[in-house]
Amino acid sequence: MTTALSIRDMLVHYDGFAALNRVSVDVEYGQSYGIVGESGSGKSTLLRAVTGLTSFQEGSLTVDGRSYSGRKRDHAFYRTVQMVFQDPYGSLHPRQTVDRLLLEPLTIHGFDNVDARIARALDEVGLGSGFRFRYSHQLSGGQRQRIAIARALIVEPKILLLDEPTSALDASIQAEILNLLEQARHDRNLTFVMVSHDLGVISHMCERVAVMKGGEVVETVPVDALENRQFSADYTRRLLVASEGFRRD
Ligand SMILES: Nc1ncnc2c1ncn2[C@@H]1O[C@H](COP(=O)(O)OP(=O)(O)OP(=O)(O)O)[C@@H](O)[C@H]1O
Repeated sequence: MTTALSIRDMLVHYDGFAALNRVSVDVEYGQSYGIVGESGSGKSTLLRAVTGLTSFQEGSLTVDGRSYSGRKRDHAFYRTVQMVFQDPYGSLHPRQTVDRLLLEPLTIHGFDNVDARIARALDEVGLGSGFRFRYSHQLSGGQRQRIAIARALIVEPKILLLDEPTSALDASIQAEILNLLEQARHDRNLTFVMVSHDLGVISHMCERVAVMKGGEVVETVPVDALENRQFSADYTRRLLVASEGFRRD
């Protein structure tokens, strides 16, 4: 078994509108897989349908050898798959301490040695135990995103779904968070599925990329193909040109 995540012909309808129209994606264990596409192309819907935040009506989903449908996900799913969202302000309860935020997933999944695990998780994301009893509303955006990453990693998942994990952050902080994610992937042999509108981020972080448009995957290419212009869809070329037009360097 080499496929960590397999999505086959996934269909997501919102009131008759196909946000995902028979999308298929295969992600190998240890791979870092990018999903790019213009706004509204269905990138977030794809991640949300995998985690059960959105229901899919047709098609199949296999994660770490188990099949899932609709919105129902079991404990084993969340031990295997964790998600980091774009907005660290929305994804962490502001009136909970960091300690509480990190303890919760450990309790849900029945981990022991919680104190040591929390200390280690804070170290791993570069914050240290001085942050343990702060409230999340006392943290900067970058610090919050570090906590969100610690909260995802603390249950030792195999797969991390990352939905624009740095796009709400300042450019200097973005690079730090991307480096942190890259280090965690390396140390833990994680599988990443990363959504970003920023082709620069995807080129830096991913090995393979699916290009989405209008709820469909237009093409899937190795990330080098973007740099070497070895892709076939005209849409991919336009996406690349639009993305380069934004770069100042
Ligand atoms: N809950 C919902 N109800 C109805 N339509 C929705 C819902 N969520 C998303 N959509 C629609 O589905 C389409 C895909 O949205 P999605 O958020 O997946 O796009 P995206 O590629 O992630 O865009 P962005 O880069 O702007 O976040 C859009 O047309 C959006 O308006």
